[in-house]
Amino acid sequence: MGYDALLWLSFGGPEGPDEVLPFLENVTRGRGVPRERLLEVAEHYQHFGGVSPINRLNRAAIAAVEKQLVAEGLELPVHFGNRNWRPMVEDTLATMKGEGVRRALVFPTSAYGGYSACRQYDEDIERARAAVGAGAPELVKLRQFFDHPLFVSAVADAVRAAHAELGDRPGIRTVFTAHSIPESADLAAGPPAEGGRLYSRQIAEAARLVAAEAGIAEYDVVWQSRSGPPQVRWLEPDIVDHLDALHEQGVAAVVVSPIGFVSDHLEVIWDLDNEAAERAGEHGMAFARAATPDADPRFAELVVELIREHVADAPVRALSAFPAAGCTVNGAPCAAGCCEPAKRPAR
Ligand SMILES: CC1=C(CCC(=O)O)c2cc3nc(cc4[nH]c(cc5[nH]c(cc1n2)c(C)c5CCC(=O)O)c(CCC(=O)O)c4C)C(CCC(=O)O)=C3C
Ligand SMILES: [Fe+2]
Repeated sequence: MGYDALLWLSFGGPEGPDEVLPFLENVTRGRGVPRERLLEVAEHYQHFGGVSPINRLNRAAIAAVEKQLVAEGLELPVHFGNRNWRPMVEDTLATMKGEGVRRALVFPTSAYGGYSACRQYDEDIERARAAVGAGAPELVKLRQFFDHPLFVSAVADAVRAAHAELGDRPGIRTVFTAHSIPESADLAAGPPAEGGRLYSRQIAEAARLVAAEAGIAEYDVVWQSRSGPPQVRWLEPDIVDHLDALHEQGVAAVVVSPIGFVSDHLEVIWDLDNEAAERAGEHGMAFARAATPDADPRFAELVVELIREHVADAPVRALSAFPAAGCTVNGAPCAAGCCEPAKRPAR
């Protein structure tokens, strides 16, 4: 079939207290993130013993995908590598080369375009291949899947379940969240011919599709986990401020769906299950957080279907007319000038 492995490429997270600061330094290297923000975020991690759930969740999702591959008769060993923490993708790729892998597909754990969600994974691929040097496996990245019917229906069922948790009463507001990014990064997101803002437009489109499937008429799209110096504009409103606004409007119950993420990693459990839930509590609002899709059987089916687009000519399923970019070879950008890294403000 032309491919001899799958590389599962993710963000990475610390797995012990001593790993927190070195991890954060990797994440923010060369970015305009102030030291105070770094120390504040370090505290969030230390609150959980310095362990992010992200690696464990990735390993569990990989196990489900391995089962699904077997069930569909595809023989494709899966390797796990990260951008920011062990197992680092450079080391994983060296192992793959050592095992004789010549050509591998890459599944990045993000459904969207944009610098952090798409282009930076291309840079990871390029960096890992450069580190491995001659004979590095050829790496073909799988496409963005924010509008894939399996992704949309898994998130929609999670939203329905969260509504049920609140007793399916009238007047529940559904709020979708995604990681905020600088305005400048959103403007630069996507192939230049698409006019920019591909990240926020894809998030909005995914939210629209999920709301339609879950039968929800009224919903909002907001942002979470902003960093960077305060004078730099990021996508707004923030989820916590938005809860204040909803309270002012008399909304008494909210369901929050972190549609921008595939798993319950630390930014989800800290910023939503802690901070947002607490603010909702202060306002006396009922609050339920919808699950992320990684543990849903449809997520493993989705990954294997994306693989089958390459190895078995599976039809390319998508619910929107948005461009399905993200599929490139050896870390090439989706198009010339696609998701150019934003100019970083001086610290
Ligand atoms: C769009 C996007 C996604 C979604 C796409 C995808 O999933 O890939 C995402 C995912 C994640 N972000 C994560 C964690 C962090 N992100 C940070 C910083 C930043 N994220 C950004 C954007 C995104 N981030 C940006 C523009 C920055 C500013 C610095 C920079 O320009 O790069 C920082 C630094 C401290 C801070 O500033 O908060 C941390 C610790 C974790 C892992 C959590 C865990 O450990 O469980 C995950 C999955
Ligand atoms: Fe891109």
